[in-house]
Amino acid sequence: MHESDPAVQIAGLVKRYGDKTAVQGLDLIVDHGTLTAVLGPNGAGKTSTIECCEGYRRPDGGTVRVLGLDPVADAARLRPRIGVMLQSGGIYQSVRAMEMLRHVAGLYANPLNVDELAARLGLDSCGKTTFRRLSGGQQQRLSLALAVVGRPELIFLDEPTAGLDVQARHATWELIEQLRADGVTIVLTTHLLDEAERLADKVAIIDQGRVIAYDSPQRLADTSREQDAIRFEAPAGLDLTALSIAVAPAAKASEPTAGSYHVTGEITPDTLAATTAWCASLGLMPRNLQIEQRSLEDVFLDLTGRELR
Ligand SMILES: Nc1ncnc2c1ncn2[C@@H]1O[C@H](COP(=O)(O)OP(=O)(O)OP(=O)(O)O)[C@@H](O)[C@H]1O
Repeated sequence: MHESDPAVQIAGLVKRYGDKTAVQGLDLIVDHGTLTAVLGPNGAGKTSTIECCEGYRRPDGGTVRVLGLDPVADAARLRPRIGVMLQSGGIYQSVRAMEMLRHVAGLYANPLNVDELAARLGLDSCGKTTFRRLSGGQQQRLSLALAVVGRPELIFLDEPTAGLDVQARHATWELIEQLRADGVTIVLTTHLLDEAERLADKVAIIDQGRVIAYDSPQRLADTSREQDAIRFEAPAGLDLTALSIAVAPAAKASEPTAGSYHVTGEITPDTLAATTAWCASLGLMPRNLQIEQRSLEDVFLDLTGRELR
């Protein structure tokens, strides 16, 4: 493969289970060294797509190339170069945690330091415990450690922090950020908007087996900027003329209910300054002034008509 080829290239992917079409013509390109969060409601086709990339499922249509290779036909060449964290399973239940981590590290030429990695993920205290007896959160952190210990070029993580407590979630995010800073390409699925917002260079929103939006979290949120608002309270019946002129044409001012003022539209620092300057010109202190910005969550709701979970 050429360095300029994308790390992951999915074109027209179709995956069916009986008469159920889980993925229907999905396209996605992931560049080297980036972190892509695949976000979507339950059953959107995220896991099916990732499993086709990992070579665990054979596509029913379309093409998937990972590091320039076919994940099914070239599995033997691809496996040593990628790290995979599955949602469940794939781990021997009766092997002790640290033994497993050391064993897997030993399969790679240049693994991460096992003790450091275990300490970082809070696994050092459960080294002698078998996988079966680890708590759900510990099993998950061990799965993550196994996925990254070989220093893969590309890592697939299926809901890496689902069900983790706040502390473990932050430790996981820091590890993922470190890998990303080291130049590793990462594709993760998540239901968590804050996870996508914090970690991702690009967010792919998947719904009903297709990618319906793919951009940086910031740019996705910006696409619906016109619905931002400044809200505040002041004495009822003020003359809005000066404020309307100051915020036009990108925004407009209104008093939808007596004493409650809204400036809606594209809210920029200038719009905010014009609003407070108008208050100052009337000698007023606005009460409960709030800026409401569209979040990734609003964008998601707009696009899919659904909550994430
Ligand atoms: N092995 C299977 N057999 C039959 N149907 C399946 C199988 N795996 C997935 N499906 C169905 O395919 C659809 C997509 O599932 P998939 O797990 O890819 O979605 P997802 O976006 O990862 O969902 P979740 O967020 O719930 O994990 C769902 O309707 C699911 O029920």
